[in-house]
Amino acid sequence: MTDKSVDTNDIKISARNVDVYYGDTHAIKSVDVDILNHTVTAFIGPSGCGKSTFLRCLNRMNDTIDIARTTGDIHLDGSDIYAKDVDPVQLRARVGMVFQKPNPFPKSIYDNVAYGPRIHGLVANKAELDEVVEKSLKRAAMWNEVKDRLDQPGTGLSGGQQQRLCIARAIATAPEVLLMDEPCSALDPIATAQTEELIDELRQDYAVVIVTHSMQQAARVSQKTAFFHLGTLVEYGATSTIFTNPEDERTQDYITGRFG
Ligand SMILES: Nc1ncnc2c1ncn2[C@@H]1O[C@H](COP(=O)(O)OP(=O)(O)OP(=O)(O)O)[C@@H](O)[C@H]1O
Repeated sequence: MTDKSVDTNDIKISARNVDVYYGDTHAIKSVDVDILNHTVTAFIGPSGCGKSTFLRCLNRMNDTIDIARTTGDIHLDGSDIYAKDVDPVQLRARVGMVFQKPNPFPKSIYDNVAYGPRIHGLVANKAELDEVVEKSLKRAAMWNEVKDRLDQPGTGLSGGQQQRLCIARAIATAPEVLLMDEPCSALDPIATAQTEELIDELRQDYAVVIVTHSMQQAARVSQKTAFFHLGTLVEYGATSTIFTNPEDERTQDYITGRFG
């Protein structure tokens, strides 16, 4: 017998019946989705459809927006991330985030990467911290570029290097999931290609979720795609299916450029 159902051991994050409101604006409407481990999941859809809002639910970044209210269930490895005893700061170490605009701290390259392990008490001494910094920069494919100038400001790097530094900073807390909100939109084509290559490598270790406006990028980097429209999740499935044989007319219209 062929069982084509999802292997539930591979579900990293499971969201059910998720709604998000900003005051009276109903931004996310009853979304159900499973985010798989070792998979890049792309969130696509027209501007304002709720991609970033839903992404921010997955590590409770919406908690930082006063008027935002989230309802429904989101489980990480089977545990409710909105439970009363969950510390959102600890959660964000497990579910890291990389933003649209590279945002290194005004600190040295070393201190940018060391920041998370230091505040979360993940290392016992300087030697261990050095090791984490080196490993994270290697994982973000930029160790060779910066190993001789770790004490220089992160803000002095090129845009593409800054974004990889931000990825290294997110990786340094040993996350399980990486959320990326249009991580290449401020990058030139070469830095974009390097970042996409890195995203593909990162899925060996993490579940990666990427919001992108570029359908070409979604097709290149993701294995799963979720198409959002007006706050609803219209269609979710294998990227190849969504782009070649979608079920819903709205998905078809979007991927063929009829709106958005
Ligand atoms: N901080 C906020 N306060 C109030 N409303 C917000 C806020 N952030 C988003 N919204 C609203 O929620 C809806 C979804 O926005 P969101 O940014 O999640 O969409 P998006 O699909 O990521 O858009 P884009 O592709 O343009 O970035 C929109 O109507 C937007 O105006």
